[in-house]
Amino acid sequence: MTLTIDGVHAGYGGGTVLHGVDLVVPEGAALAVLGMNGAGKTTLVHTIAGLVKARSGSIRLGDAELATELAGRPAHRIARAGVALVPQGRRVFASLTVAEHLALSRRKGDWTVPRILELLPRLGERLTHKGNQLSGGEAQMLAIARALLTQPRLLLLDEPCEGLAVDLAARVRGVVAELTRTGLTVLLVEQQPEHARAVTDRLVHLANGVLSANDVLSATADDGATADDGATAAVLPQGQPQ
Ligand SMILES: Nc1ncnc2c1ncn2[C@@H]1O[C@H](COP(=O)(O)OP(=O)(O)OP(=O)(O)O)[C@@H](O)[C@H]1O
Repeated sequence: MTLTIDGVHAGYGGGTVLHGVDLVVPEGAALAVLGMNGAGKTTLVHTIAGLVKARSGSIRLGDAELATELAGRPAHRIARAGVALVPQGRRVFASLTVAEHLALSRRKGDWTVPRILELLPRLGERLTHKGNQLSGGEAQMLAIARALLTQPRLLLLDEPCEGLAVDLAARVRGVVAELTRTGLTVLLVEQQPEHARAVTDRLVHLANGVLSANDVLSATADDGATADDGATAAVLPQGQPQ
């Protein structure tokens, strides 16, 4: 489902972190939001998921007049509308087994446990292991599995490769890239442009709570890749400086 964000402001207490974010992720596309520590990436995905309240602006899921307004709804209703978050740091339960995590997250739909285990076979070998017995990569796979079992229409991933060894990070990127080919709409938050590029060529940059495509385009040109990224233009709504 298409995600359309218009003029979203959000923050904590007296401080504002997101200063009027506009963004479109077309149905079935993957978009990566890049940014340094503290840029507001987590705040953005938490605002979409309803964990941080949007102070103004609109966050719509779906197409045109059929879209559902998410801003202002509580997190559980946003989840029910089809938004799943794979949080930074995984957040799996230490005392629950992999099988228990999967059973707790499961809702009826296309993503069944056998399909998940086909995508993430390592989890199948760890079904009786508890959360605190998993490696970082296994815990990340479990966090992704849990999100998929809620049958999302929009998947939010907050730095899924953070803290993983190079080979595990590559495996996680491969899984996310595979997910983008299933037609799921994906919003990925990343610090490392090369991690993001392994998944999608739609990249935007968040700095001090403001989104732009400019930095990414010039960074892309600098490292020799093509800067002719029509996809980037497509994700920033008309009127956004390019
Ligand atoms: N719960 C909170 N209460 C107050 N301020 C917060 C809270 N969470 C984040 N912030 C502040 O909001 C700003 C943006 O933080 P956020 O976590 O969204 O950035 P980020 O881009 O995800 O960074 P990182 O890559 O380090 O996770 C930072 O200045 C941070 O200190």
